[in-house]
Amino acid sequence: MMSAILQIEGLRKQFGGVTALAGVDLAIQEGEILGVVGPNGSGKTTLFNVVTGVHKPSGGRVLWHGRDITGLAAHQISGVGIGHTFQQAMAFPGLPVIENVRIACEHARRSSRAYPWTTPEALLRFVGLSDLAGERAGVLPFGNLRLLGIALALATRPSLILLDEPAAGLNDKETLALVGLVKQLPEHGISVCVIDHDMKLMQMLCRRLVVLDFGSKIADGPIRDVLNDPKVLEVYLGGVL
Ligand SMILES: Nc1ncnc2c1ncn2[C@@H]1O[C@H](COP(=O)(O)OP(=O)(O)OP(=O)(O)O)[C@@H](O)[C@H]1O
Repeated sequence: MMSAILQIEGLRKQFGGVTALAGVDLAIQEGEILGVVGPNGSGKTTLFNVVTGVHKPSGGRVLWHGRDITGLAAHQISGVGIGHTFQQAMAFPGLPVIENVRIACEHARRSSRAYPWTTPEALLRFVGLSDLAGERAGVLPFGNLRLLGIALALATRPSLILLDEPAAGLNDKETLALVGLVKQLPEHGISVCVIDHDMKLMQMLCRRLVVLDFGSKIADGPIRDVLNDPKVLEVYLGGVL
């Protein structure tokens, strides 16, 4: 049976007069790949930023295995086992790829759980960047930089990873490689929540899909049902569906 690892209850975030999250309820189950979509400005990134401790919520709660982690600092959130990648790939551009991963590994949380990638080399092998280990991160093409971003996030030993538009800017071949990689994560005990605009990507990755619109959740269920939901069709009318 699946059980919720992350439970979000009535989450609100106000930026001055802008309501970015208007009271969102959301559960992420152990072992799943959950997709979150929504039009520009619907609150997807804010949701991640609040969960990962970048922003403090204006209201509501975030529970991790039942424990209240609302408003903890980013390093504490990372410490409980919630990792994430950024829309802009982040790395030390002047350092070799392998050094970037090594530095991230040094910040890995202590965890009693067996972890499949015990060295920086193993992480690079997993994301397919072994051949580029000695290159400076700053010279990597965009697609490879995204893969490095995933290696850096995995280095912290998360049991949930939040991916923010992981396929933005990737070509079809790179996207397929990314999908292949992400789909393996649950087998390694890592649940996934991915936000993106790209419905094709979501269809490849997820069984369950959540749709945000103006900071509210308007659909949540098996992807096929959600994509046929009249409320969702209305939001995307003439758009990507
Ligand atoms: N730091 C901030 N300060 C002020 N307003 C913000 C901030 N971050 C987000 N917002 C506002 O909150 C709302 C939700 O933005 P958010 O970036 O979460 O949406 P999104 O769904 O991720 O959009 P996109 O798909 O364009 O990335 C928008 O109206 C945005 O302008």
